[in-house]
Amino acid sequence: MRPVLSPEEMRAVEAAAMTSGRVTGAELMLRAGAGVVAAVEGRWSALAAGGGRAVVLAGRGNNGGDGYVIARLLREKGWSVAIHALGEPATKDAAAMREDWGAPVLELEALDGAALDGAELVVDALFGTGLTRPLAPAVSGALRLAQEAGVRLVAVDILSGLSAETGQVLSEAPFVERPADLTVTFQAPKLGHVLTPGARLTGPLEVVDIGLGAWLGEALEGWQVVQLTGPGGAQDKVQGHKYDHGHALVFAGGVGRGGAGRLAARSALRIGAGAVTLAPTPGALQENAAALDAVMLRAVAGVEAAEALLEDSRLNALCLGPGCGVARAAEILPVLARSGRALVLDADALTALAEEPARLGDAGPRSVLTPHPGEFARLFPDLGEALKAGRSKLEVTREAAARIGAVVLLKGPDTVIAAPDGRAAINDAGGQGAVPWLATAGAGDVLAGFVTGLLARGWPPFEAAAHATWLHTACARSFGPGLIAEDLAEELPKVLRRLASGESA
Ligand SMILES: NC(=O)C1=CN([C@@H]2O[C@H](COP(=O)(O)OP(=O)(O)OC[C@H]3O[C@@H](n4cnc5c(N)ncnc54)[C@H](OP(=O)(O)O)[C@@H]3O)[C@@H](O)[C@H]2O)[C@@H](O)CC1
Ligand SMILES: [K+]
Repeated sequence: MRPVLSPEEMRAVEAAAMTSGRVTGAELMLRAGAGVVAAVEGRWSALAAGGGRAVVLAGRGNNGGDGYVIARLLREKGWSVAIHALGEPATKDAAAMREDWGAPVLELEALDGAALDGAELVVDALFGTGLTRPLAPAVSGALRLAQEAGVRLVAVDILSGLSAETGQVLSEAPFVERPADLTVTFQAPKLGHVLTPGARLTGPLEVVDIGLGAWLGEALEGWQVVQLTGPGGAQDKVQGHKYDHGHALVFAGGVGRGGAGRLAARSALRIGAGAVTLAPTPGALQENAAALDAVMLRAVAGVEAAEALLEDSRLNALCLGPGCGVARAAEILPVLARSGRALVLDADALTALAEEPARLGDAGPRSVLTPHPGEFARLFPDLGEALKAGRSKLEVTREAAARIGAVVLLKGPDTVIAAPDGRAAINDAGGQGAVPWLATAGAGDVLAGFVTGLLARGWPPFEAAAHATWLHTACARSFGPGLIAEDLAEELPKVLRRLASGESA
């Protein structure tokens, strides 16, 4: 896990550093600019020799200030550099860097095909974390021109036009659809780099240390958002009896509707639950028996049978929803909510909950809800609307979690997992490590099973949801194209083995 910062948090870190008197804004800007040049040379070794042509697009704020530093450093390395600026620098530090550049600066409007002809590099230093409103067409037009000219586009801090807060595009005119060829950010990734569509448009992301590490922790006392980067220890299992690793109970539906529940059950077993029982309707017992071996079976007709089954105190994590049918989920949910067990609610159980929120009782603190955006909008209509209108996915998921008092896992290429206390994790699978083949029938049932399995192993809801999500993506990445839901859980042993031996997933 690594911290992901909002623009406001980044400003707080910067302010703490400057207040300490140990570093100035100008020094940070020089480090930022030098970091970008080093990152460019590191990525394209042929450019390190210098001597090429570069175009720097500079805004009026400190992002533009970084641009002036980059222009000067490239010139010192023998590059021929033209700067096209939005206007005179509006901050003290940027003005100082403009001064150090000491040569003429062209207007942004003067950027045309001829200006880009033969260039090897375009540096986008128009807007960074200070972007607060949509780009004017002249600005997005300049970026589009650079991309259409096929020149390498390097974004300083974040591609101009992306909100560092939400990852949404802020642009009056249609925005470039191609990712930057490189984005170089400072000290830590920002939310706009990991939330979609920002994650995709960011392209390869380099994080440059500009010496603010000492102030990260101090300024971010309340900081609570992380990007998931690993399995959180799921690959390690301590020695013990099977029931030391918990017993998961997955409810399934009726005749001909068992597939989703079976996928979830098998996934819970694969991720390390000591035992897993699947509970279909009595009529569907036979067909499930024909399809299962290690997963045990118990028929559950309705409320009474569910209550009787839950007298077995070893059953410690429950999953309701996949393939269950809304009526059955609605009937059984209150029993499970009263049972005191950890609970995963997916699919039909979410619809049943949307119909009647009181069905969750006081089980919130033990529960994980795993909606896709449609289910999310049914559960929280106003938040679903806000999401569609461009509000931050992180913020709406957090608000939903706080409202319902449970962990909410909102699926997507940028899955956000939020706890009622404000903690949140983002699983960025929309950018460089994208796994488009994960959008396949049944993948959600597997995720529900993974979460249930970790809950059975005794993991707290937030950690179980977050790391199950990371592993789910890791399995899809490991398997690759052609993936179907059945493959996910079967890929997990390979992924866990690699992680246990210290390799990457
Ligand atoms: N934090 C750090 O530690 C470090 C930060 N550094 C660098 O500073 C960058 C942040 O700089 P920044 O705060 O000056 O903001 P920036 O993005 O340059 O925008 C400038 C101004 O533009 C305005 N504006 C907004 N939207 C607009 C629009 N659509 N069209 C027109 N104008 C618009 C808005 O002002 P407003 O008009 O709202 O008053 C905004 O303030 C950061 O990304 C990084 O590159 C590094 O140097 C090293 C250390
Ligand atoms: K930028």
